[in-house]
Amino acid sequence: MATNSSNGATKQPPMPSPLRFSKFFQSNMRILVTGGAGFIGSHLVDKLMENEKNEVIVADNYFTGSKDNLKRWIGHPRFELIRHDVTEQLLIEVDQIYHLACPASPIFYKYNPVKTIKTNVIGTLNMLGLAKRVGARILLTSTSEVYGDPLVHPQPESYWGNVNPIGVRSCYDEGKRVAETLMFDYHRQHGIEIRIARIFNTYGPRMNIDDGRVVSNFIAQAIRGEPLTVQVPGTQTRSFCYVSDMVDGLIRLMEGENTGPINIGNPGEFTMIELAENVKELINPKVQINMVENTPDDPRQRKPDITKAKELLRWEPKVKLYDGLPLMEEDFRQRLGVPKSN
Ligand SMILES: NC(=O)c1ccc[n+]([C@@H]2O[C@H](COP(=O)([O-])OP(=O)(O)OC[C@H]3O[C@@H](n4cnc5c(N)ncnc54)[C@H](O)[C@@H]3O)[C@@H](O)[C@H]2O)c1
Ligand SMILES: O=c1ccn([C@@H]2O[C@H](COP(=O)(O)OP(=O)(O)O[C@H]3OC[C@@H](O)[C@H](O)[C@H]3O)[C@@H](O)[C@H]2O)c(=O)[nH]1
Repeated sequence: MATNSSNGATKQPPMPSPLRFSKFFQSNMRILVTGGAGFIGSHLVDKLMENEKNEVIVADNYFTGSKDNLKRWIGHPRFELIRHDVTEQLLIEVDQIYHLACPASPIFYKYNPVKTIKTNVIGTLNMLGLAKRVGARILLTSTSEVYGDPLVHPQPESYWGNVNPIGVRSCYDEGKRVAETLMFDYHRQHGIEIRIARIFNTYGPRMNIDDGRVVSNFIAQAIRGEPLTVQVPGTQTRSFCYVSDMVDGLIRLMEGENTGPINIGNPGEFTMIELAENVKELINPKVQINMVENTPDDPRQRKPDITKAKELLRWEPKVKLYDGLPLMEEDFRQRLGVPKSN
C-alpha cells in the first residue's frame, strides 16, 4: 500500500519478488522438450512459450545444442532447463513430450556412432518409460533418413526404405528406425499416445555455424568469401524446409489425432549444385563453387510426399527456399560479425 512521507510525496511499495509469480503459477500443460537447446528444439520452445498456458521443460546434454539458443527464456517462471542425457532415466511429471534429443548433422552423429545408437534406442526407451509412468503423449522426431538411399521418389510414408544396416550412417538411420519401432510397440503394448514426425532437411537461423550440414556450410562459406564445397556428384537432391514451417507441422501433429508416421518437409527439390548457385547469387556472386569428395552412402535423391500432412494435419510449408535463405544469412552475418556490404 502506498504511504505518504513527511514531504507529501507518495512512497511506492517495494517490488514483489519475481518468485511470487512462479510460486502460484499453474500451467494447463507441462511440456518436456528433449534436445530443446538445439536448432529445431529451441525454435519449438519459442513457439510453445508463446502460449501462456504452457510450462516448458528442456532436457539437453548440450552435445550439439547450446544454452545460448534459450537465453531469452532462462529465468522465466514458465521455463526450466535441465542438463540431462536422455540415455539416463528422467523422473518428472509432464503432459506432453517432444522427443528431439539426438545429434542431427552427419558429422556429429558419426563422431561417436555408439553414443548415437544409445541416444536413439536407450534415450527413446527412457522417454517412452516416462510417458508410460505419467500418461503423457510423446512425439518422436524421426527422419527422412529412415528411407535410406530411396528407390521410390518422392517418398511416401508407406515406403519401407533402402537402408544399409552396416554403413557409417546406420547409427542414425537404423537408430531412428528402432526408435520408431519402440514407439509403436509401446503404443500397441501399453496404450501410450504416440506421434511420429519424419522430418526432411530443415534449415534456418540458429543452426550451428560449423554444423557441417549443407545449407549452413554454404551460407557460412559465402559470407566468409570461401569456395562453396559441393560434394560430388552434385546432382544429388534434397528438399529444404524452413524451421518455422517445421515447428508449425510438429505442433499440429502433436495436437492432432494421428499417430503418424507423417512426413514433414518442403517438397521443393534442388540438386546441391542448384543450392550452391542460389546461395552464390543471393549472398556473394564472387564466390567460387568447388567440387569436393563425398562421404559413403550419401542418399542420391530425397523429396517428401506430403499428401498425408496436407490431408490429416491441414499443413503445408509456406516459406520458399529463396525467401528462407536471406533470413538465415542475416542471423549468420550477425554471429560471424560480417555485415552486408552494399
Ligand atoms: N534438422 C534436420 O534437418 C532434421 C531432419 C530430420 C530429423 N531431424 C531430427 O530433429 C531433431 C532435432 O534436430 P536439430 O536439427 O535441431 O539438431 P541439433 O543437433 O541442433 O539438436 C539436437 C539436440 O539434442 C541434444 N542431444 C543430443 N544427444 C543428446 C542426449 N543423449 N541427451 C540429451 N540431449 C541430447 C543436443 O545437444 C541438441 O541440443 C533430431 O532428433 C533430429 O534427428 C532433424
Ligand atoms: O559442404 C557440404 C555438405 C554437404 N553436402 C551435400 O549436401 C547433401 C545434404 O547433406 P547434409 O549433411 O546437409 O544432410 P543429409 O541430407 O545428408 O542428412 C540430413 O538428413 C536429414 C536429417 O535426419 C539430418 O539433418 C541429416 O542427417 C548431401 O548430398 C551432401 O553430400 C555438400 O555438397 N557440401
